[in-house]
Amino acid sequence: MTQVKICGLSEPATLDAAVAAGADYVGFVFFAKSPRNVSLEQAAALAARVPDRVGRVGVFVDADEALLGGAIHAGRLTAIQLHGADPAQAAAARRRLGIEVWAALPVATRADIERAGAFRGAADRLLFDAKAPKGADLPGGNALRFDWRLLDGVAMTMPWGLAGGLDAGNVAEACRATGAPLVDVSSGVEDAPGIKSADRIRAFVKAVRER
Ligand SMILES: O=C(O)c1ccccc1NCC(=O)[C@H](O)[C@H](O)COP(=O)(O)O
Repeated sequence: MTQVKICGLSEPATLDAAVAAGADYVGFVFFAKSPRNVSLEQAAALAARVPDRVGRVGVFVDADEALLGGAIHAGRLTAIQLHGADPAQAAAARRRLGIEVWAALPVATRADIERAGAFRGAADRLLFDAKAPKGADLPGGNALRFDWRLLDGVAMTMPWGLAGGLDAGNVAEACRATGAPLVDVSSGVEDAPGIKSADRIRAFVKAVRER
């Protein structure tokens, strides 16, 4: 069964909607520039509402160890998702923090996909995500998709997931086209940047489950 991660949750009502809809993972963003940013206090309050069967993924951009450690504790995180990290940084974080590490791999060209092999043994999961345009404020959460055909014929040697511009209208096609074992969405379940919609979350999970 395709797993679903609903990312960038920051309000109890929409977090509860994601859990009730059957999300496998919920994501909390710890990046001050993001409209989805949560404080450690918010993360703790949100995480307390999440049953153990649902994974809790913290999203970070060039975070220092103090933030990573504080967030892992406060958010009862089961994994950290690193944006901008190279394989050595991912491996070091995994070794030092003893937590599952997801490495976000920004994709625009086939050459980007070819960087995947370097993360084998360094991260626990790769998340293929659309590369942000130059000068964008955020490395992820931009409602952009990449050309899924870039994944054609790529032999995946580690757990992975697909992100970038997914929504209830295109996620079934994305799953068919790529065979992704996990799909990750943020903007596609929002009414506006940072404002999650319970209806859109339910529609997204339903589209994945009923495809
Ligand atoms: O969502 C953010 O604000 C964010 C900020 C900084 C780094 C990563 C961020 N999001 C990462 C995610 O996991 C998103 O779910 C993923 O990029 C897909 O986003 P979207 O295209 O908006 O569905």
